[in-house]
Amino acid sequence: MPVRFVAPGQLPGQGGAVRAKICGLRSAGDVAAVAEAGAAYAGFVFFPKSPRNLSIDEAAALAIEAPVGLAKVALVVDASDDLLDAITARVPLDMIQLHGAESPGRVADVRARYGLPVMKAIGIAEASDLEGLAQYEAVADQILVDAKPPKNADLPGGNGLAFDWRLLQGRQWRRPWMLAGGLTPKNVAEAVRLTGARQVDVSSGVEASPGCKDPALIAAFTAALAHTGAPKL
Ligand SMILES: O=C(O)c1ccccc1NCC(=O)[C@H](O)[C@H](O)COP(=O)(O)O
Repeated sequence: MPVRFVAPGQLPGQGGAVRAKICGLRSAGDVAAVAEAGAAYAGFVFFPKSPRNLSIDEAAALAIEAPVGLAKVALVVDASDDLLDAITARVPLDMIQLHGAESPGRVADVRARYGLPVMKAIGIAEASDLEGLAQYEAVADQILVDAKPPKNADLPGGNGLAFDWRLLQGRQWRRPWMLAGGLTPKNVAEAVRLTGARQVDVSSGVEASPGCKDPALIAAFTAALAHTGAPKL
C-alpha cells in the first residue's frame, strides 16, 4: 500500500518537531488559537452525542477560513458513506479520522472512496489491546493510539483519560502515529519522553469545560512540546 501522507519528521527515527493535533474545534476563535499556537492539525467532530459535535455547515465555514498549512481532520464514528459523502462534499479536508469500530476493510474502503489519508483510532487499556494494531497499520495512513473508553461511556474518545504509556515503549511502528488520551499541558512532555511519540492529540486537556476550548491551554500545550527534546513547530 503506498503511503500517501507522510509529513517530514514524522516517521520513527527521522527526528523533527513533535506535531500537535487539537481536536474538537467549534468556533473561529478555536481555529485561530490552534493556528497561533503552531499546531499541525485541527480536528472537527461529527458525532451528535459529543459536546464538540458541529454541523457540516459549521465545519465547512471553519475549514474554509482555516490558514493554509493547518491540516483539517474530520472525526467520524462508524460513519455511513452517506454521511462521509456529505462531509467531504462541503468541508475541505486533509484527513479523515475513523474513531469507531471500523474494520480494516472499512478503513481501506474509506481511503479508496474519498482519496484522502485515513487515520484509524485504536483504544488501548492493556497490552493485549495492541495486538489488533498491526492489521490497521496495513491499511491506514496513520494510527491514533488513544485510551480505550470506559465501558458504557457515551463517547468512544475525548474522555480525558490516559492509558499506561509504558505499553508503547520499544514498539516498532509501520506508519506515522499519534498519541492521545488524557494529555494536558502538564503531562504531554512526559508522555512524549516515555513513548517516543512525534505527534500528539488532545481535546479535554485544553478545555475550560466540555466542548469549550481555552486558548491559553492550547498555547501551553504546544509550548510544553518545546520541553520534549524536539524543536517546537
Ligand atoms: O472528542 C470527542 O468528543 C470525541 C467524540 C467521539 C469520538 C472521538 C472523540 N474524540 C477523539 C479525539 O480525537 C480526542 O482528541 C482523543 O480521544 C483524546 O481526547 P482527550 O482524552 O479528551 O484529550
